[in-house]
Amino acid sequence: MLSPPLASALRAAAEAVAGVIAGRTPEAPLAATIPALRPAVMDLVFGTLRDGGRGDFLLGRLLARPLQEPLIHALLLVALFRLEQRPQDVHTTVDQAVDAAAGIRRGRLKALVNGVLRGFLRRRDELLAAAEADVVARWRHPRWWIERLQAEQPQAWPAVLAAGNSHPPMTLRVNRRCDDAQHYLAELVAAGIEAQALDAVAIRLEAPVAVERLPGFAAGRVSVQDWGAQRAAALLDLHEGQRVLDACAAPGGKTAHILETADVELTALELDAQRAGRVRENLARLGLAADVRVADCRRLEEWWDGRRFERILADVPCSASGVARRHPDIKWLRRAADVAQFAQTQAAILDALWHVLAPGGKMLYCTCSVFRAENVDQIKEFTRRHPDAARLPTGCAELEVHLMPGPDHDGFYYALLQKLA
Ligand SMILES: C[S@@+](CC[C@H](N)C(=O)[O-])C[C@H]1O[C@@H](n2cnc3c(N)ncnc32)[C@H](O)[C@@H]1O
Repeated sequence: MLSPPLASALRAAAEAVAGVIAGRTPEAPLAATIPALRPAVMDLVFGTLRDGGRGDFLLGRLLARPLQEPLIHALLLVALFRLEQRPQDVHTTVDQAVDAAAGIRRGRLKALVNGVLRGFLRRRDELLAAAEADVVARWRHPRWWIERLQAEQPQAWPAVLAAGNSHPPMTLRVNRRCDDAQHYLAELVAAGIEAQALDAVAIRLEAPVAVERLPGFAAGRVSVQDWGAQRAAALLDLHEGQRVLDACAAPGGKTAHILETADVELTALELDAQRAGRVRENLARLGLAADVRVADCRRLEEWWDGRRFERILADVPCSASGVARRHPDIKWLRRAADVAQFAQTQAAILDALWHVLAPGGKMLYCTCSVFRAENVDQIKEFTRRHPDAARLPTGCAELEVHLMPGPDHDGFYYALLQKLA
């Protein structure tokens, strides 16, 4: 007999969550989920991961001893999330979670699933109060992440963590070659999509919609891009005819924005061949052209023709701690030691790219991290190593843009460097 959809969704979500706990991203299991079930499964997986830390705390209180069955453990986490998300529907959730457990280990743990979930409902108030008093359960981030932020951002850390647990806004970038935000906004409103212009090209939607509903999306009139990410093109100070390098390009959001901003000669490098394909697809949709190459930007001998660039965007690989609310698996896949590892890679990329920047040229360093080692400290170290690097203002008198995740944008860091002639 076919399982009813909720039990199937709970089971599929449990598999993806168990994968994350074992160190794998949820992309593959989500892509393999049947399309009719995918939105419900994604909602359960993302919600459970966003709530991660709290679910584990609750299970710790509800189970006499740790479970040795990872899939049942994950199923309980997903079901606990749904009990909280849908208080009007608790009996269905319990029944369907028990049904989902019937297909795991020949149903031997059905009674345990039933008992744990009913135990939660009975002791809900007491357990949630205890969770509020536990730092990991309260802030739903790993302990190392919370402690690092507390040390680095003594004032802002609660807001940063709260934003990291929130639902991200959906923001558009209007292709300024065809339109402006005010004009496009009027079309959105006419199409029944509530939105607000943030500047001349950025529009924040009141609620996310499928891109197919956006007027002219397929024709390249608009792209989805966080407002924080939209800072790059303006900071680069682009002029027609410049030779520009986008050194870490995929999926190509900033590549496209650069080309929408000015007629430049753009080389876009990307280490991952599959992801380079996404840059090409995005540019094709927008009717833009760049020399897109699969290459490790650090290995100059493999891709550089000896001609220097007047502008370089170094949107380096990072912990992605500023965008964790879009990919809540990041919170649980990252380890404390990864930050130092990323910082080392970033330093190697910066050093290599400095060689290919023309004297007088500008390099924009960018991360979507909230941690100092990848941002402020990285650039401090870089300027110490390179006396021919001058830091340029990125706003009024500010030498860096440090956006923390909030209602309007994700967490981003920018620093602009000029090579002294
Ligand atoms: C933060 S993402 C870039 C996002 C992109 N700039 C955008 O706005 O859409 C970093 C990218 O750099 C790529 N990457 C990592 N190391 C690289 C390297 N050594 N050379 C070139 N690309 C690299 C990653 O595969 C990833 O796609």
